Amino acid sequence: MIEVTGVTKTFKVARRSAGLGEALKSFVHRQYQEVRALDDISFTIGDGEMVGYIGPNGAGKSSTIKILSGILTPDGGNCLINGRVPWKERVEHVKDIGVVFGQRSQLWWDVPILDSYELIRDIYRVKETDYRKKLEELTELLDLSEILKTPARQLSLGQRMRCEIGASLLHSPKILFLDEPTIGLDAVSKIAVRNFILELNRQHGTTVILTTHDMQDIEALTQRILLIGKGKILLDGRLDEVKDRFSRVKQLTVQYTGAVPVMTAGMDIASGDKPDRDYGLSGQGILHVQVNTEVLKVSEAISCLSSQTEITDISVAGASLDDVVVGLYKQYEI
Ligand SMILES: Nc1ncnc2c1ncn2[C@@H]1O[C@H](COP(=O)(O)OP(=O)(O)OP(=O)(O)O)[C@@H](O)[C@H]1O
Repeated sequence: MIEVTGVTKTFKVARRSAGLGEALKSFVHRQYQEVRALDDISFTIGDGEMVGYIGPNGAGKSSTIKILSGILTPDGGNCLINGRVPWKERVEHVKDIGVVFGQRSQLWWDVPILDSYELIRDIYRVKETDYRKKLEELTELLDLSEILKTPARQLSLGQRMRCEIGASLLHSPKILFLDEPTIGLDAVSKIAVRNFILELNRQHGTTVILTTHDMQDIEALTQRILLIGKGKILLDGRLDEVKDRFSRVKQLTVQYTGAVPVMTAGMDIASGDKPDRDYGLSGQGILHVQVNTEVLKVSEAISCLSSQTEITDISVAGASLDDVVVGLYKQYEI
């Protein structure tokens, strides 16, 4: 069980203007600015849950994971993981958690993966029989047999990521923190990693907290999302409910010749579209129009557009999870 109550973290960051003069001045009189990375965050995650922790860059996701894993001490608030305070009882706490940072490695670069694994076994004091059993299981599920004798630096990103995940699980932790676990992987490797995590949760009931910007990871793995923005938890809810909330929005992709159509109530030009500029030399314009079906039927939106311009092609799509997240960021102004 993970219980986070009113956690706050502020960083002090040195600031100075550009230029040599300013650099010299800053030696004598250094100026600091405070960045509130986490502002009174609270949530509870039950055993065996898989939760997506999402938010834009700089929202506070990594700071939270660092606090949960005991690397960082908060300024205020409390956190209990399986009854322990992570930063106070680190040695016991790390036995309960596994951490995978997609952009950083926990493997020794120049030695075969198996040697790294043996070192990790020593660090966590895993019993020889338990280690052998776990290694066998992970080798099979993560398809490691061909690569265990290769040094990490000679592996492809996808192969290394499978080894990283294996390394984080050698001591059979109850909780797994995954930070961008599929970043940079090809489609096949992404699916392999996702399937493995699903299987891990199903077989061992491992709690998974997934931090990612990849909405397909979120969709494949989690039922619940926590949205963080500017250091605050803005939403904690079921993924399907959040998606339902946005399912009333349909996106029309409209190719047209003639005047740029004017939007009416219930219709909006998708952010990023610049109709005047996109209306090119070909004489064809393309518009992405979002229709709020609670206000306007899709058929009404199409008639409204066709009464103003000549439509040469049109397609209708529901909101993808990426659209939903963009909608959430817009709604919460983050
Ligand atoms: N060690 C640090 N020193 C100073 N400021 C920091 C430090 N770590 C994080 N911050 C600041 O705290 C805020 C939250 O950062 P954090 O890394 O937690 O965000 P994030 O949601 O993980 O972002 P991203 O998606 O880009 O990884 C940012 O404004 C960041 O600049």
